[in-house]
Amino acid sequence: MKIAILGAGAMGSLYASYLAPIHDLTLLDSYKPQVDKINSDGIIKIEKDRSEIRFSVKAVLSGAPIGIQELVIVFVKGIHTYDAMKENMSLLGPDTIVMTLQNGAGNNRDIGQFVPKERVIVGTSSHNSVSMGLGKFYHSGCGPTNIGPDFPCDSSLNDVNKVASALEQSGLTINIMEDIQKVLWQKLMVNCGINALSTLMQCQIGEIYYNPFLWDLCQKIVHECVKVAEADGSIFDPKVALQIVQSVCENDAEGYASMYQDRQNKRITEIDRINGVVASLGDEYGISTPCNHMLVTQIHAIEQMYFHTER
Ligand SMILES: NC(=O)C1=CN([C@@H]2O[C@H](COP(=O)(O)OP(=O)(O)OC[C@H]3O[C@@H](n4cnc5c(N)ncnc54)[C@H](OP(=O)(O)O)[C@@H]3O)[C@@H](O)[C@H]2O)C=CC1
Ligand SMILES: CC(C)(CO)C(=O)C(=O)O
Repeated sequence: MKIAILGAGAMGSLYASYLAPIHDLTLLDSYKPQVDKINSDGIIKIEKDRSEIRFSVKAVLSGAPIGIQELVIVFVKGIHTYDAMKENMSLLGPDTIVMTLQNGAGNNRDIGQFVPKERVIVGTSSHNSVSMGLGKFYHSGCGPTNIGPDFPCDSSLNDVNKVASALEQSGLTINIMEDIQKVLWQKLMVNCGINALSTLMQCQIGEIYYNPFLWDLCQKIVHECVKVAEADGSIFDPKVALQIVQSVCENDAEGYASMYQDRQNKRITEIDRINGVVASLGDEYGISTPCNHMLVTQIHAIEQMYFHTER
């Protein structure tokens, strides 16, 4: 399959390491040194047992005219989705499928401005990947990729099956989900509970569960999410929601959340699309979400500090 991945960061490179050996794959990124390094040295994946594997992958600058693709996978941060799609419209033909496995809410809407909604696949990735510098990443957590149509209809279900089998051929575990919207809510809760807290504490993902003070806070955050999800039409048992967060903490214990990696690299985070979405939906539905509101403010305060040195 002819596949392009937008964003050659931690996750784009991880999925490229699976897909490039089997498919005609190109990575597109906006950072030239990253593109050059991948073209000269390939991408290097470090596994949990510290073994290193090198993969040859083609990379080009975002916007390069590499022709119409059968599948475009979006792996830029949510705040860059619209721009990445706009820059790369030349990859989109009448049958191109666009898939987002990004975290946070709103990516499908941004993508839907460039592609009919029947051709958009949404989903979640249970992998965790930590960037270790140009062209190198640590694969700190492994798990299934859950996908489903953004707008269920016969043609979109065919597309989902086609993409699932192409990804499975590459060794990825794919679950086609009937209720993908519920899965997206569940992943949002995981990100709400883990990402901002571990960014504030500058800690590994496992610490959120192993440290009783952080786990207490995490439970409060997730309980707020469960109430907002319920008002939004997705019902979760709070115990089950927390068990899922706990299992992510255990599975990715030695990894770092993508938001913490943003803090380390002084990049604007996805906070408004994660805890920010729960806080504003809570306001809309009249549900109090003080923990999620507080996290949004604290992360924005950290972002402000990137640009200060001394006063
Ligand atoms: N890391 C993880 O473990 C997980 C991450 N996710 C989600 O996956 C998505 C990607 O995360 P992650 O890989 O960690 O992020 P990274 O920041 O590591 O990678 C994103 C890449 O996209 C590049 N980029 C920015 N703008 C454009 C553009 N217009 N065109 C092409 N490339 C662009 C960035 O370049 P530059 O650095 O120059 O901005 C960067 O190299 C996020 O939504 C995240 O929440 C989901 C599950 C796990
Ligand atoms: C669930 C978690 C924390 C694990 O990768 C994640 O999705 C992220 O890092 O953004």
